[in-house]
Amino acid sequence: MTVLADYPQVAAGKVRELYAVDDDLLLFVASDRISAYDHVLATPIPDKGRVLTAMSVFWFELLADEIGTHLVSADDPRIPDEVRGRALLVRKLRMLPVEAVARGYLTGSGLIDYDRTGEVCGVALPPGLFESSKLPEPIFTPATKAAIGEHDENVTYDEVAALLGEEDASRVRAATLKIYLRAAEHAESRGLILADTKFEFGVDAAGELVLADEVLTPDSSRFWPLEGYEPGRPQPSFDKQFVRNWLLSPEAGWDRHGELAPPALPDHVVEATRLRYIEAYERITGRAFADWP
Ligand SMILES: N#Cc1c(N)ncnc1-c1cnn(Cc2cccc(F)c2)c1
Repeated sequence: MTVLADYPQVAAGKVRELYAVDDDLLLFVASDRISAYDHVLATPIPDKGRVLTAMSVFWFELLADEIGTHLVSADDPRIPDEVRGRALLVRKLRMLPVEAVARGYLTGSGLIDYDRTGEVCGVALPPGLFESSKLPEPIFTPATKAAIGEHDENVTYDEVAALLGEEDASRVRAATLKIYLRAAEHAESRGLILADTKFEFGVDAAGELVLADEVLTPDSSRFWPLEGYEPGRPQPSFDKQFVRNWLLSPEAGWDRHGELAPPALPDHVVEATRLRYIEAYERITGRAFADWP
């Protein structure tokens, strides 16, 4: 029987880890950790890792007719029982060092760049847009991965071309926008706005562009409820709003701009958030989470 300790860890993020299974395969593990306001919270959300893994699998399957993916299996004897359901066996790729972001709406760092320059990542936008505006069409707004604890840096397409070469930059942009459109259309049909999302791509031994990492999860994307959408103000995060609201409430007694780590979450916030993740999965996929894996 394999245990996770059998596999050397090759990477660790705030809420996920990557292990080497053999020369060609990796184990992508999602934890129950949740981050908010750039902090990894002390309180895990039970089932978060399993829900987000199930969500990635759904999207990999839906997008398989658009692009190859690194997914090998979610149910394989090489996946240790202790992480089954929140771990994916994936094929090892030559990863492209760019965060491939698509935006259909203006918010976050894109809004900051737009307010300052009228552009996002060198893409000029019409005047008069504001918080949560829907963009005339989705845009490719890449970023370079920042060091741990830093924010990714928005870069222009030309900078991506200088980094990857013109061919890879061009096919990353095309794939990013094509997949975003397909996913946004599906999400909207389920009553959710996919405001933006971040993909990571690799290249396989045959030179094919392959969709990697996690895809279209609430950790890599901004999902907003379609009902109540109103440009001109920040939209509620479909999955993290209960956590954000509580952390900023007098009850939490926490200063998001201070030096202190956020306090532990109360049980009712944990459970409400767990249920939101499950609701997001079931709305997007039409599948019962109880059936996973
Ligand atoms: N996915 C994927 C992947 C692949 N299929 N082949 C080769 N490398 C990667 C790979 C390397 N780093 N990351 C980011 C990452 C993911 C998960 C946890 C972390 F800590 C960090 C992805």
